[in-house]
Formats: sequence, structure tokens, C-alpha cells
Amino acid sequence: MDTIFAEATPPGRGGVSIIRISGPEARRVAETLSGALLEPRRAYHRAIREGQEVLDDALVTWFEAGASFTGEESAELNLHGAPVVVARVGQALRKMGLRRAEAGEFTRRAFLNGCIDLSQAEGFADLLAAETESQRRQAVQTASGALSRRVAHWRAMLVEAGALIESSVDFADEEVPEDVPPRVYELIDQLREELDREIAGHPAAERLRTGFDVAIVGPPNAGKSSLINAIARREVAIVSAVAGTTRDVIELRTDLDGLAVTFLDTAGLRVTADEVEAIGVERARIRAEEADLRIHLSEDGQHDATLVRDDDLLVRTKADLLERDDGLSLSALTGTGITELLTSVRSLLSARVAHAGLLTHQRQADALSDARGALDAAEDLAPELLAEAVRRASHSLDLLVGRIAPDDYLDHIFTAFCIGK
Ligand SMILES: Nc1nc2c(ncn2[C@@H]2O[C@H](COP(=O)(O)OP(=O)(O)OP(=O)(O)O)[C@@H](O)[C@H]2O)c(=O)[nH]1
Ligand SMILES: [K+]
Ligand SMILES: [Mg+2]
Repeated sequence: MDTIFAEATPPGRGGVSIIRISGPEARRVAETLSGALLEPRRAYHRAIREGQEVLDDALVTWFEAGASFTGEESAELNLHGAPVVVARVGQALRKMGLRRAEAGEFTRRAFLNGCIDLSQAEGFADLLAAETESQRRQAVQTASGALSRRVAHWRAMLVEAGALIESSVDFADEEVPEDVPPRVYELIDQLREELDREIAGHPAAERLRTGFDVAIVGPPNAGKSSLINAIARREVAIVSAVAGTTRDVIELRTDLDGLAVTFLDTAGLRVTADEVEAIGVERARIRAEEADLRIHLSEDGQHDATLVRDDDLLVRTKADLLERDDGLSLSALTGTGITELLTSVRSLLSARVAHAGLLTHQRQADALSDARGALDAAEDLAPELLAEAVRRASHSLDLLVGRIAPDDYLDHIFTAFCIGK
């Protein structure tokens, strides 16, 4: 492994910029710049020098191999947060033979050195992308190894089952059909149940991570764009008295009390001879069908029944014009009913993720489903085949946490990180 470096803080001005160095030369390089650093994990206040020239003064820390994020010897320079300082120190490091790290390379090294597994690396990537409180909480859980611990528990069950099967096969008389100890079936039963439960919790967990789509639908002039503007508290969509104003789907990303929710303003649903509007209506239907929830707006209480699903909200608009107001209604003009509507959306969606599991990525769910599939019909298998099934299930669990992982998949994960992570 060569020694790499990168700034760990975003480009631009700030209080501090951190340059991270990792690899066998980390301590030597840090000492060349700043003088002897006796103890690891201690911050030294030093001048950073290239020859006689002082580049900055900084806090310098080094970490011994085995006690750092990457698992390698590493060092950190806390510099003043000015791009020119970072650029100049970076230049000095390159002159000393260090290579600038690629995106995600520190995390990749942490993975390759066994400090974290693949699911944790995915957790770190999710944490960097997190925008809401629930996404942060979930990502921290994954990054700190919640899924890894669960997998270790399932693996231990498979190891026990495998050992029991092996021993029954080894000692069996060739003529007599071997008996698999009943404990094996208990273990497999329990495992199947636990895997099923975890797999069932995957869609909710993934939704929590990616966020929800809520489509606002209804006939032209129902007030859909007015509603999305009221939610955004700014003009994200054109509002006009002309029916058929909105054509493109307009997305508004929001943090709904900790939940990531994207509201979609859509074209008013009607049959139209206008070619462009017709495309808009078609898109509106598709996005409405794909959304997690729909808010059906209308002035008169009429809704397109073909698009209404179980939990959907049916809401009358322009409540300020209504004489009698029964059921859910709102006015984008006066603001009445909007907080209540958002509260309903929030509680409908959070009810759906109440049983979110630990599988936040399709890849993880696929691996776990493979493990579960290997244990189908275990009761009907001869001992050798049962042992093979247990091995296959173990293998799938190994893939899940990335003990075995194809290079291109690793590339896919780690390049999603930023430089310096
Ligand atoms: N009085 C009243 N008028 C409203 C309200 N909401 C919207 N309007 C008016 O209704 C008309 C249509 O509003 P839009 O928000 O453009 O309706 P839309 O559903 O997006 O219409 P399309 O994009 O054409 O499908 C505009 O003239 C708005 O000012 C409301 O709460 N009260
Ligand atoms: K309109
Ligand atoms: Mg509109």
C-alpha cells in the first residue's frame, strides 16, 4: 500500500481544514513537516515547514497502525481553513511522494483492512448523504455495525448447524440412514423465521433511507401548484387561473419533521387535445401511481377513482370559498388546513416505517433472500445436501457483509464517497 492524503473537510474557507494522511509513510511525512511527534493520538501544536519556509501552524496528530480509521498508520493535520494553505501543504506532500487519495479511498482501506465491513461502508455512505433526522439515525445504526452484528448471530447459528450435520454424517454407518440431530432443524427453523422477519422489514427500511414521494393530483385548477408553493413557502411552481398551467412534474424535497418527503406537483388530470399538456397528464398519472402516497385535491370533492389507493388523502381545496366544510379541506390562500394535512401525511408515512428493519439496500436484501432460499425445504434434504444448503446460506451471509465482494461492486460503493472519506 502506498501512502495517500486528501483534505477531509470541504473545499473553501472555514475555521479549520483537515488533511488526512494514511499509509506506511504517514508518521514519517508528518514528522518531516512538523518535527518529532512522540506519542500517537496526541495533538501537537506545530509549525508546518517545507525546508525553511513555514506553510502554516497546525495541530498534528498521528495514529499507529491498528488504531486508526483506515487500520493503517495515519496522521491528521488541522490547518487554518484557507484554500491556499491546503493547496500549498498538498503540494508539499506530493513532492514528498504521496499520492492524492481517490474518492472513498480511506473508507475502502478501512474495509480492506477489516476495520469495517461492507454494510458499514454502505452506512457511512448513507450518513454522508443523510438529510433528515431519521436518515441520520438509520445510517449511524448501519455504520456502527447493527446489521453486521445481526449477521454474525445468524452465521453462528449456521456454524452450529453445520457442525452438527457434519458430525452425524461422519460417524454414520454407510448402511444405516444417518440421523440429523433434531437441534439442527430447530436452528434452521428459528433462522428462517428471523430471516423472514428481517426481509419483511426491508422495503420500509429502504424507504426510510431514500425518502418518500407524495404526489399531489387532481383536475386542472384544483390548486395543486398553490398547495406545493404553500408547503415550500416560496414559488416553486407557476400558479395561474389558466387550466392546464403545470405540465412538468415539479419536485419539492422536504424534511417533514425528520422524515425525508418529496412532494410532486403534477399536471391537472383531464382529456386534452394539447399535445404538450397530454404528455404532462401522462407523466402525472405515472408518477402518481409510483408515489408512496397521493393527495387528491379537488374543489368539488370529485376524485379520479383509478388513482385512489388505500391510505390516500382526499382533500377539498379553496376552503375559503366553501360554505360548508366537511371532511379534509384546505386553503392555500389563507393557509387553513395545511399544517393538518402535513401532520396526516407525516403520520401515515411514519406508520409505514414503524417496522423498518436493518436492510437498507436492495443488495443486502438480495443476499439475505439468497441465504433464506438456501434453507427452503431443509427438512426434505439428505444430510449431505443439507450440509451443502447450510454452506450456501453462510456464503450468502458472507456476501451480505462483504467478506467476499466483487471489485466492481466495491468501486461502485466507494466512488460514491467524496474525496477525503
Ligand atoms: N380562493 C382560492 N383560490 C385558490 C386557492 N388555491 C388556488 N386558487 C386559485 O386557483 C387557480 C388555480 O390554481 P393553481 O394552483 O394554478 O391550480 P393547479 O391545480 O396547479 O392547476 P393546473 O396546474 O392548471 O392543473 C389560481 O387562480 C389560484 O389563485 C385557494 O385556496 N383559494
Ligand atoms: K392553473
Ligand atoms: Mg399547477
